Amino acid sequence: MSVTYRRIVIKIGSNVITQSDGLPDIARIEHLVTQVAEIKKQGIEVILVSSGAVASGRSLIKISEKSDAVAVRQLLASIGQVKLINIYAELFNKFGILCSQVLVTKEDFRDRLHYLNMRNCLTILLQHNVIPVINENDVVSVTELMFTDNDELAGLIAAMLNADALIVLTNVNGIYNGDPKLPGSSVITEIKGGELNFASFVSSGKSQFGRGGMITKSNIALKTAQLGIAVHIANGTTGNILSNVLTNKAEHTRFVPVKVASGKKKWIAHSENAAKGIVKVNEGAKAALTSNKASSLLPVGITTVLTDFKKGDIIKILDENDKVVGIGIAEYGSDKARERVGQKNQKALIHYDYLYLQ
Ligand SMILES: Nc1ncnc2c1ncn2[C@@H]1O[C@H](COP(=O)(O)OP(=O)(O)O)[C@@H](O)[C@H]1O
Ligand SMILES: N[C@@H](CCC(=O)OP(=O)(O)O)C(=O)O
Repeated sequence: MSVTYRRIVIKIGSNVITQSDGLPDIARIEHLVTQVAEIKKQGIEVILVSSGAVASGRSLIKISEKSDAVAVRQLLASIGQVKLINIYAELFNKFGILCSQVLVTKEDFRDRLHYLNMRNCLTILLQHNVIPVINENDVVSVTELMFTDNDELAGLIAAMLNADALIVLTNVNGIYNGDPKLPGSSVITEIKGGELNFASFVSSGKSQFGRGGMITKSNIALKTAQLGIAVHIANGTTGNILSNVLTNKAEHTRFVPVKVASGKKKWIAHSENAAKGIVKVNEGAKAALTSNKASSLLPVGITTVLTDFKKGDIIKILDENDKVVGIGIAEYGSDKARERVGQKNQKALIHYDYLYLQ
């Protein structure tokens, strides 16, 4: 195997490890665990993000059709996660590898304190040669505050841990330029930058047990690649897929990593939902921010301060058409920002080092 990665996040979709009758596909999980053990033997750190709790719970219990959908998700995830993690633990044990269960909610990433706490937790697991098996905690997550799906969570983890690559295993060979089931469609093998409008050829449909679908996967992959992390979307139902992706022998979609962003920028990139403030900028400011030159956001280009915020808060920058241009950390509060709107020679509201552009 010829790999140059030192740290990889591998996301395994529900469909990859669930049989059509809903039972966990133990043979497939075993095959994936065997490959992960092989990768780890080469000194590469691996973090798993595994879906499958709800699907695995479904195989264990009969539920009345009248039950509330959210409560059913909680029930299935609660019993299914036990089964899932036991399968992983038993299989990794055969290779003398310890794995651990890390269940998270979006709230665990809501501010820098929580973010760093989570990073410390994963770092100590890696330092002790443990393979973290991460999943969203569907049991206690509040529906409105959940990740779109585990692809979003995996992108966040890859950015947080400065991974070299994120491998997303799903049940198709990658992103197709049309419906994967139609004969004329083929896999797009390489995607660079934001050149494609995914919604024009990726349908919003999901596979049998999936949550987010391929559009979320594509958008997360793009965002992650923009942070300097290579993303591979590949078919986890095919043999030796991990080894074949790493040696570029398997047909799949690779998002070329664009640039290496600082740790702080990576956190900001995933903090849009935590944004407290919103400011609007004019076309000139937008052009300066999105040019190739590193530019900070200066008051001269700000037209309106739409909401209140304090120094250190995450704020969103909108263009004249209300499209998000970027996110960053405010150098001062909204009161001062309002006083300085449109003025020249004023201190930047967001310094370039704390600015993430969309
Ligand atoms: N253009 C496309 N290329 C690839 N897959 C697509 C495309 N459009 C829709 N899909 C669907 O997206 C599904 C994968 O997404 P999802 O159901 O979220 O999987 P997972 O459970 O692995 O997260 C595929 O099974 C496929 O049917
Ligand atoms: N946390 C859920 C996974 C939801 C999810 O994102 O699923 P998928 O689209 O298959 O990655 C579970 O374990 O069932």
